[in-house]
Amino acid sequence: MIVSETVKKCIKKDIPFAFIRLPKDKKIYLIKEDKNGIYTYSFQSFDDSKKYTLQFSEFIEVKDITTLNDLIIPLSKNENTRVISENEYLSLLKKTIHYIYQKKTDKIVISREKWIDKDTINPLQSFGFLCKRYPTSFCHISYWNQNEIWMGATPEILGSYENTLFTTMALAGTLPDVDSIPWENKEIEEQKYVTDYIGEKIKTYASKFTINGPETLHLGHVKHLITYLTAELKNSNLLTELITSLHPTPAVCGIPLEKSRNYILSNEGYNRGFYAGYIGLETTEYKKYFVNLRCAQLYNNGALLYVGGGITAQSNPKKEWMETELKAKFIGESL
Ligand SMILES: C=C(O[C@H]1C=CC=C(C(=O)O)[C@@H]1O)C(=O)O
Repeated sequence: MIVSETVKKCIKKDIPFAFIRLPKDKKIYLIKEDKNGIYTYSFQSFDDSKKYTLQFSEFIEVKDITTLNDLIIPLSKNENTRVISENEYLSLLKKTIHYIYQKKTDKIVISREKWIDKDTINPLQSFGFLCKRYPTSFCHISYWNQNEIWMGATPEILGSYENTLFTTMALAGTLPDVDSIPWENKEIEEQKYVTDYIGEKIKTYASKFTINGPETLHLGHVKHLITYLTAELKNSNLLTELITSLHPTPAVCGIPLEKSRNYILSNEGYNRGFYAGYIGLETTEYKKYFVNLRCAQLYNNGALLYVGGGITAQSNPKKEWMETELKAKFIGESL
């Protein structure tokens, strides 16, 4: 009761709120803006030009999300639903592979928007589906204002800090999640770039540094290679600097960083906004940051999904297109 009343009030006054579920946790919480709160929940855009922050004072537990299926979250209309076509995307991928061949970069992550027409979206029902389907992901539905409602189930942690221990992961390389398709050089190399890059960054800020992996992370539609990195921070004040220096990792941008970022911003042809940016959850006990992947913006005429993949000299454009189609199923199937 308290949950639905709180949400209704927030919607009426256009106050930001979010439903969140941490990885490997069963509990779903509602958090809502309270200017006196000392905890924060935030979205930072890919290009660092935009940030939304919600201060909150409590985690309101949602015992059974299905009881909220009738709670209406009003969605606005997306008037601009034109997105890149398959052929246009294949051309962009070919151009990118050519650019990489000229030895200007090792890897660039290319992405696109995918529009799904649907006028019957029930955000909380979809969020409930994501929480069940992806127990190891960070699932959220984040209401920033009537025109910006994001939903996602991201498997990627940018950084987590608790009891002086900093943990992160190098997540990259994607294949359909079936045993008969083995990891090949392309994925192994693509993921190693990320591990090496993150490892080097952490070393500057930490001691007692350990690396475990890579191993396979199974997510149903796709599997990824994942390496876990753990370290003691030299000083807790360094956390913000470390997170800022880690973003964007080569899992969402590329190597070398600046060339890849410039290439993305001038060639992708759309604004990533908060996709491939990061979501922060900061409390007095811990601070966690998630890369905003497998996400979408919700509207009353459909959903705008964001999907991408790492391109290297060994990439096959058609396979890369198929990979983004598979990634689109994360959100697509929940609608
Ligand atoms: C950029 C995305 O995924 C990243 C995370 C895991 C695997 C990836 C890959 O195989 O390309 C990407 O680096 C996305 O899901 O939109």
